[in-house]
Formats: sequence, C-alpha cells, structure tokens
Amino acid sequence: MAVKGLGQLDREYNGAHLRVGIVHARWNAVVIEALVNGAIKKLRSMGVEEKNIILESVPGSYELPWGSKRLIDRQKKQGEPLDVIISIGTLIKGSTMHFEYIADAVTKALMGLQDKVEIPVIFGLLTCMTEEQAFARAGIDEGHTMHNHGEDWGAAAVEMASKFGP
Ligand SMILES: O=Nc1c(NC[C@H](O)[C@H](O)[C@H](O)CO)[nH]c(=O)[nH]c1=O
Repeated sequence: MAVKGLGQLDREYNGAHLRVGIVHARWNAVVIEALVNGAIKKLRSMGVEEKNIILESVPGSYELPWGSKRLIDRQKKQGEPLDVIISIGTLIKGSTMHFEYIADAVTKALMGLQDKVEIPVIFGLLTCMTEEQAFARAGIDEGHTMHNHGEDWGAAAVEMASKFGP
C-alpha cells in the first residue's frame, strides 16, 4: 500500500454534503484574513457549498474554544448542525509569558472540545515566535516561502468530517 506524502490527501473527498464552521480570532488580522481565505478556498475546491461555510469571529485566540463551542451549539439549535469546525488564531510571542500560557491552554481546550461536541475540531492556531513566521505560514511573506496553512486545515476538515462522520 503506497503511503502518500505528508500533508497530501489519501484519497478524493467530496464536501458537497458538509456544513463547516470557521471561528477565527481577530488579533494579527492580516495573517488571519489570509488563513481564513486559504481555508475557504480549499473547502470550496473540495465541493463544500458557500452557504454551508459558517463564519464567526472572536476577539482573540483565548476565546476560540468557547466561541467554537457556542457556534456548534447555535447551529445545532437552528437545526443546521455543523459537521466539522476549524478554529483559527495567530499567537505571536511577545516579551512576556502571555504567549505560552494562551498557546498551551487553547491547544488543550480545542483538543478536549472534540469529545464534548462529537465533531472534529481542526487546530488552526499558529504559535509563532516572530511575525515573519506567521506571514510565511499564511503564505503571504515576501518570498512565499511556505504554502498557506489555512488550505491544509480546509482539507483536514473535509477529510475528518467525511471519514469519521456519524
Ligand atoms: O496577546 N497576544 C495575542 C492575543 N491576546 C488576546 C487574547 O487572546 C484574548 O483575546 C484576551 O486576553 C481577552 O480574553 N490573542 C491572539 O489571538 N494573538 C495574540 O498574539
């Protein structure tokens, strides 16, 4: 059995039947915008309909777990449940320990959220030491040295919802 390369999809997926939530923080907005657009571009390319991509923002990355949970609850209450959610934020190290505490807490909270909400929560939190690192991972640095990680998260969302759906 050929094992595909890191990051490639293992097979074709059709997202036409999926409803995907995206909750994004608003800190480091230029990076966030590129990441969110990258995720949406990939979702659309994999067949997810525009009307089935539900976007919501929160002030910062610390609010991602709660905002993600409440969006899932809201969609369920409206009779339009999500099949998967992508939580997107960008943390950039400053001169204090703030970064470490938020990065660790949010990572653990998003991981644990999956058991509570019973749908995949795709980890879209960039934890960068510099702004340059963030720009590169959003595919917007000068030399375009890396691809837009938002696209990876879009692909992961369709795969996880398709493969492990109800
Ligand atoms: O401090 N840096 C950052 C940040 N702080 C705000 C925090 O997430 C939260 O919104 C507030 O503490 C209010 O609860 N939020 C980010 O997404 N990225 C950062 O780099």
